[in-house]
Amino acid sequence: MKDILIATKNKGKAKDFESIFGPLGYTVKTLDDVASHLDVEETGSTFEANAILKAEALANELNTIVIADDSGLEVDALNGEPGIYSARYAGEAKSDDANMDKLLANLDGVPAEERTARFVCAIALAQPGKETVTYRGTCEGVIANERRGEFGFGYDPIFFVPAQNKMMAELTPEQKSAISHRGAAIQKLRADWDGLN
Ligand SMILES: O=c1nc[nH]c2c1ncn2[C@H]1C[C@H](O)[C@@H](COP(=O)(O)OP(=O)(O)OP(=O)(O)O)O1
Ligand SMILES: [Mg+2]
Repeated sequence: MKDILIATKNKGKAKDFESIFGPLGYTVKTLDDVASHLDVEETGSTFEANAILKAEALANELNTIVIADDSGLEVDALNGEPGIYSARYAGEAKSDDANMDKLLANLDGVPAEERTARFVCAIALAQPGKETVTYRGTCEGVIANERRGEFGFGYDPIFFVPAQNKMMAELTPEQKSAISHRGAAIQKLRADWDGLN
């Protein structure tokens, strides 16, 4: 089995990567498997900068090829918030439930046509001795008024995808990856990745 190393502690993200790389014969390994002590501060001001920080920290630690993902939700009515702060929107506890509650409260009274938003995913590919490369994918949607669906993670239960007429959390991992920000970024990554492996 070939391994693919993702510098993440987020199990939901790891599952998204598995839905694409698993069928290609890869085993997805994460920080918990290889370097659980490593804690990288996300001090960058863009998704790309934070993805690079995470990927390079682990690549340097293990001297091997590493991928990292920094992602989040941009809500138009909130001037693009929570953006790169999506994980810590409601505090350092990084609770998905608290984050969704805060977002719904901040959008209270905002009509459907003004609740447009997008998921953004930046993936960084770090290789020892080479320049780190990034890939970006986005997915357009609308923030719903309440949660629906059991799949996925993060803000998926309140992110309505008009193209599917479903909440993101109502899509199976395979359906989500076919239309998601992460799926789009991974497709761009794969053009390079396949040349390396
Ligand atoms: O497909 C998604 N479906 C729902 N929510 C999502 C998605 N993609 C990102 N998100 C949200 C979750 C989290 O609030 C933030 C990511 O923050 P981000 O720092 O990149 O990840 P994280 O701290 O959970 O894990 P880690 O940094 O170890 O990879 O955006
Ligand atoms: Mg993070």
